[in-house]
Amino acid sequence: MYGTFHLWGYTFRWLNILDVIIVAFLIYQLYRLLRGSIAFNIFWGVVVIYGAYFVVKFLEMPMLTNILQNFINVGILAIIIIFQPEIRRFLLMLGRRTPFSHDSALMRFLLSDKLKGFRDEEDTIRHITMAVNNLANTYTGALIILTDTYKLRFSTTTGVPIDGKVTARLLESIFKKNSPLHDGAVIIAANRLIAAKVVLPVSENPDLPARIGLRHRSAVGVTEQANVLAVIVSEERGTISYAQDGHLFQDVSLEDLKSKLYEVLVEKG
Ligand SMILES: Nc1ncnc2c1ncn2[C@@H]1O[C@H](COP(=O)(O)OP(=O)(O)OP(=O)(O)O)[C@@H](O)[C@H]1O
Repeated sequence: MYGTFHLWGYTFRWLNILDVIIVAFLIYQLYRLLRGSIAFNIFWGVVVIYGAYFVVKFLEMPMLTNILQNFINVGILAIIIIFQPEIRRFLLMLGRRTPFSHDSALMRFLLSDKLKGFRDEEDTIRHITMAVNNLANTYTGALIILTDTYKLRFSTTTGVPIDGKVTARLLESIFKKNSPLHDGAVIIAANRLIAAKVVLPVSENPDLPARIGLRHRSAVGVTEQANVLAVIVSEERGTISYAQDGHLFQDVSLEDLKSKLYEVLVEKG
């Protein structure tokens, strides 16, 4: 038959090979995503149950097959609930790799009229770096989230709407210790400071350094759930860090931060 080949007396279709490659790719992506998190142990638990199910089915042990089959049926629902943040990150990661994702070369080409002028982005970068430098020098804690969507879920449920031009003065006055808005995060989208005092989801990644507190953990947390950059100024140490894609980059220089902001706001703009 067309599209088939023979190996060790069996007939295979080329689509079977494709099937295996796609499944292997998805499992590898899942492994990369879960590596180092508590969910990784649960993932292994699920693999063991699936393995056991196929073994007892192969050995034709009806009762165990039945029990495991029922367990797996209910398990699918349990997995969706347990792995909800991971599934969200997984879909986000897959979405980013499609030709229509915002990061893709195709979309950058199609949106290339944006490259005509990045004056607003450059202004935003200048004001953010100026504010971050001053905040770090004065040991003033700050948390700034840069996103390209206004609909960041966390800003709509908590926080104080502002919708102002991003200026160093505004950022510094928000994070001043006696300001009523200094707690929580500021959200910047499309060169507008859209909200302050926003409460973010806190990361539960056990691999994060034990000494970091809630400011840094929530910066990582938001980047695990949304495609954003989180900039942190430590109140305790006066240092600058940023989080992206669930990873924390600590104690970066102002120059590093500036390049990262260019990468996120201009190059990927
Ligand atoms: N879920 C959250 N979302 C946004 N901001 C938060 C959240 N939890 C805490 N924060 C902010 O972090 C501050 C507390 O920071 P904490 O000292 O625990 O963290 P840290 O990472 O050690 O930071 P620092 O180095 O500045 O001390 C709070 O006052 C608040 O402004």
